Amino acid sequence: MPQLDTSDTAMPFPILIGDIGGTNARFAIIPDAAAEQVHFPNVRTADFETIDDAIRSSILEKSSLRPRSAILAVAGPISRDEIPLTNCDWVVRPRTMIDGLGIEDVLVVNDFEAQALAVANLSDENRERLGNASGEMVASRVVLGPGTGLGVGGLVRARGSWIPVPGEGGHVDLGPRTARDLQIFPHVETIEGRVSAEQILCGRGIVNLYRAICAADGIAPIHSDPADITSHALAASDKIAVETISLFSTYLGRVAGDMAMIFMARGGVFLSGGISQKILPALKKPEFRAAFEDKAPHSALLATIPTYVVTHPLAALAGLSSYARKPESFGVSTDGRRWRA
Ligand SMILES: Nc1ncnc2c1ncn2[C@@H]1O[C@H](COP(=O)(O)OP(=O)(O)OP(=O)(O)O)[C@@H](O)[C@H]1O
Repeated sequence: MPQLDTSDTAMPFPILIGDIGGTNARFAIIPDAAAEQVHFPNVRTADFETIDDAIRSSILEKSSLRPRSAILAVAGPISRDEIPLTNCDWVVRPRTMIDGLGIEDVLVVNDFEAQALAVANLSDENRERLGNASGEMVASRVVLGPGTGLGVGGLVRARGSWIPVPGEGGHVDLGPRTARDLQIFPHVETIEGRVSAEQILCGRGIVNLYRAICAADGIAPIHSDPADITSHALAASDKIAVETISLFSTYLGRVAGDMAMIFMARGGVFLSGGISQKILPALKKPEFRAAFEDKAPHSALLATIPTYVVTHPLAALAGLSSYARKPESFGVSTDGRRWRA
């Protein structure tokens, strides 16, 4: 019978790593600590009833490598033996995986923890800098990812290692600051009366913000898809769309600056998630960085902290790979989320 195991011993190679999103799951196998990893085509979660079926048909039947262990990054909290995924029907059952797939050792982590692991070592070609602050301080970092929701992960530098901190930072309050904000915020759709950051800083949040601006100005909204709003904003072909993405950049900068202060992230703040890459030209305009630094009495501190958009196409997998190869460099907790045969 597979058991929960809190030990920090390295996982045995070959290691299957997986980033399980709502729509897509991405997998790779690392044959050993020094070898190149073997990538597999993206798996659409809707194409398979269970994650075990997907691993069996898309990985095990396509490779002669037999993974002895697996590290999986999933959206949502990991609190039990059955881990339901946010935004898809799969349930990760590590005990069943061990019994049915011949894997001896399974570790499940949060998707933003994996993103955080990735930014410990992200080369220049896998990131785009926003603003002028630069530097490679070996110091705490933060990742924020606007996508289907708003994910946040900290990466604390302590005792010579990198410690990922999964949290629910996307649900902090976001408040009005300027006269224009005060016109718009009463029209932002709330969650139980609250404007959390995720009410604005994600795909549906873009639409929420766009509608709030329309309501503030007494204009009928014409867009209902976030991609339409961003494309009109980037093409400067719709005034309200332009303001939506300008304010989105401001609010993202505001929350990113808050996270930088909370974690004292002198090592940098990294924007991941599908939306950051898609609106990169807008994030390079002054609004994001101005809001990031607008943090009296700590503006001078924030001005020294670099900010980046992560452009690595498989950042979470890269993070899992760094950890799998060199677990001793990271303080990843295994409490309640590592199962062994
Ligand atoms: N061009 C775009 N501009 C703004 N938002 C977009 C654009 N294209 C897609 N979106 C929105 O981005 C969100 C999806 O984000 P993302 O691509 O980061 O997926 P995800 O949350 O990481 O999920 P998965 O891991 O399953 O791909 C959706 O809300 C979608 O409507």
